[in-house]
Amino acid sequence: MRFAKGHGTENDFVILPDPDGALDLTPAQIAALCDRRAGVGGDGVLRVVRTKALGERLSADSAAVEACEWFMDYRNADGSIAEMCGNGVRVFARYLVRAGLVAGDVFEIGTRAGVRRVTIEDDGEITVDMGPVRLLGEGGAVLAGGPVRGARVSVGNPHLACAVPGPVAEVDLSAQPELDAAEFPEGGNVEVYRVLEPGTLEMRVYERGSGETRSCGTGIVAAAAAAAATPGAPGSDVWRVRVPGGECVVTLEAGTARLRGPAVIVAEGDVHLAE
Ligand SMILES: N[C@@H](CCC[C@H](N)C(=O)O)C(=O)O
Repeated sequence: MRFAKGHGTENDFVILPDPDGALDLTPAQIAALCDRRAGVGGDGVLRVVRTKALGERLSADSAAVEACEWFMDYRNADGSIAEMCGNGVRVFARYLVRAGLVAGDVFEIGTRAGVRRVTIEDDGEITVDMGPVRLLGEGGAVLAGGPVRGARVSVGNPHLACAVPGPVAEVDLSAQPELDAAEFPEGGNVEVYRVLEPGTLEMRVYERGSGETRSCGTGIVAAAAAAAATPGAPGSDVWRVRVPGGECVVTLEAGTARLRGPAVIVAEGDVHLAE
């Protein structure tokens, strides 16, 4: 079957065009595609499917999502389903444009977290209206044996954004963080971030279902929202967020956010799906 490979700040995805919803992918097939040695390799899969062919009951804004022609069916590298992917939706948008599946520079994409409006900027970067960003209070995790506290943030999917005192490069993210099941019944993504100067922060992330990745768009938004809401911290509505794979810009606005960053298609070809 045809595939493409793309990334947004090195958060990378296998893109599967499936306009008519013919694919019924198992978690094992997703994991095989994302395997970096035996497969194409990726942090997740973006299935490009017409919303009307999705065949799935949607919870968020279902009427609005159903009005979108294209739906981003996002899966983590372990095959689990996630509501939203901020880097993925930019890469998805880039794929739609490149494949001639959308017209114009502004269009909407359906996701499990609701409709996401994307804008192709003049410089080629892509801005996504990320929808509601909800600060849900404090939460905790155990990271490499040590407790950390942070802000629980929903960006359609669940995050724990933890400010750390030193360089994020020094944080041990080699093991899956342990989250409190009462605070994160569906699991979650854990970000560690440090404000470098007002409006600029650095961040690393351990993603639910994918492990440590080089970037996470929803995590970038969560970290910016947590930093902006920290009492006594230099407030800013616009945040440059540096991650191992590059940089994105978040604009916070009345409980929502816009995320701007690059999105690149690097390859197209044929792949055999595991049985
Ligand atoms: N990398 C993504 C987030 C993907 C989903 C996440 N792992 C989850 O399970 O919630 C992003 O760029 O936002």
